[in-house]
Amino acid sequence: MANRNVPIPRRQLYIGGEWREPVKKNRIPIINPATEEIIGDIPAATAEDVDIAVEAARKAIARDDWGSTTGAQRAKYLRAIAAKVLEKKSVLATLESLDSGKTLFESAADMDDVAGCFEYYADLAEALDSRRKTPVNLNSDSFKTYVLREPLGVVGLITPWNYPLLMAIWKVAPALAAGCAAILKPSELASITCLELGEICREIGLPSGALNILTGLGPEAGGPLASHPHVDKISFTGSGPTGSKIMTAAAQLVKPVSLELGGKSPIVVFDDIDNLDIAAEWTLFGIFANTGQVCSATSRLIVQESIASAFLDRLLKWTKNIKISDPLEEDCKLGPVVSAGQYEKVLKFISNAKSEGATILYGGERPQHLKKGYYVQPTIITDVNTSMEIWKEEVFGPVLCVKTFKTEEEAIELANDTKYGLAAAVMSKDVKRCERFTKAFQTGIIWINCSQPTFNQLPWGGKKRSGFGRDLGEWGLESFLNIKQVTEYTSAEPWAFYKSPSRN
Ligand SMILES: NC(=O)C1=CN([C@@H]2O[C@H](COP(=O)(O)OP(=O)(O)OC[C@H]3O[C@@H](n4cnc5c(N)ncnc54)[C@H](O)[C@@H]3O)[C@@H](O)[C@H]2O)C=CC1
Ligand SMILES: NCCCC(=O)O
Ligand code: NA
Repeated sequence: MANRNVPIPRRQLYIGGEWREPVKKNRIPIINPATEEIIGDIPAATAEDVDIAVEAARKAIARDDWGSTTGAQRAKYLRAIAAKVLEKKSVLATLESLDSGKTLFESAADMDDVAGCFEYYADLAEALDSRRKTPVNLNSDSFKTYVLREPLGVVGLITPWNYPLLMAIWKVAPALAAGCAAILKPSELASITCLELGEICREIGLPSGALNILTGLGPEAGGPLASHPHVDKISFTGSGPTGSKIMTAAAQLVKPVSLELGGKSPIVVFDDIDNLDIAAEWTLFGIFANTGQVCSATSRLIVQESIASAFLDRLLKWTKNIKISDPLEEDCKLGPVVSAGQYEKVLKFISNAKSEGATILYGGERPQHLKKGYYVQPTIITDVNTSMEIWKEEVFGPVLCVKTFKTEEEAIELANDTKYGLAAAVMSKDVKRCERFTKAFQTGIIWINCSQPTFNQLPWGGKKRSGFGRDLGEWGLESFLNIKQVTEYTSAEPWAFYKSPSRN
């Protein structure tokens, strides 16, 4: 067991390079979902603090030490942050697990990914210097033109609790690489590691105001950020209803938004797979990793009828083998869900599925050996039809629903039978069939013979009700840049559109 006595730092808001008490001095308790205990508290920002942070960010952009930096200079800051994250990895990972219930193994992997993401965008920041100014050849003697890539300005980053630091960094790293000044508003359910990022920025000497971190409640801290007239963009990851509110607020000011809003992603398993165990493990990973609290979780298994019984049998054997325990315990592979609210919500989805006539093939309850904490057994639900809530709605917990199919056409129809469009997976050894599914899936992310592997280089985002815009890759950087065209008249001749008064 890792050291659960890691002290929880008592931080303030991180604004303008300093720790600053919220104007209204309110704080929000931190709850460890594995024990249900209060283990500390975080500051609760309100509109007054948002104003101060926006002002600090605007000043950073106006100052040469941030606003006039080259990409190469910003890359040095990003690499210094990455190095500090790795230096503090063990403590950060433990804090992440204590706060969110994430298994220590996954928290540690997240910290590696956080550092890797900063490193990746450091490379892109350096490369931006040579792309900052791109000449455009018009084949004209009269005009010289070029395109500038500039930082978009002050950006608001509103992020969720499922990967508390990693989801923040998917936005913070490209925003800083682009040269924006950012205000990060993490989820009130898990903010500890995002506040520790403030300490890291202070330690490495990131110019003040380049990154500001405001913890607090959604409507009180995130709301004023989304509607602030001096915030140039909002990048959001979280639930559909909140995304919709943010877009509505931003629309009043024609403020650009990017929204990453989760899904109900399918995994389609064909009977030509060579190895049931390999497919079973990917199916498990697709829904039970991070206790199913993953926006791209493949929560609908669509399996070919001819192997359904054998495949479910194998899936059950793998599922029974998952160690469910305190997330800090060695080999824990399934921790609690993040909060009491999420626990109630997941159990309600399961009981609704039962009342609608579905069968709980496995799980569906609290594990008997865990008396405290927000634990839900890994759950597999069969006898599902397409009008049921469990087929249609995002659970955001360890709950897999299963349907069978006979033909490829039927599988495609079932896979796309959702309002969401984030991710989809297909398992088959038929290359042509996988190509057909790649084309047919109405999503932004396709996995072939796997589910969930995620890489910094690749765009992340969806279509339909899963939102729009892309995190990660070069697309993540572009989303924080303003594209400015510059057109210069280089001819010595008059323009001669109007009649010249000197010729009268
Ligand atoms: N797609 C994803 O990655 C995620 C999906 N979810 C889904 O959403 C459900 C609800 O979870 P929540 O934590 O309540 O998600 P949420 O979408 O309300 O929270 C995400 C972020 O938005 C902020 N926020 C909330 N209301 C806001 C407002 N009016 N204006 C500006 N910012 C606001 C929150 O403080 C948090 O930082 C979950 O049960 C799950 O189904 C939750 C987290 C992540
Ligand atoms: N593997 C990262 C998933 C990110 C997300 O839930 O948005
Ligand atoms: Na928490």
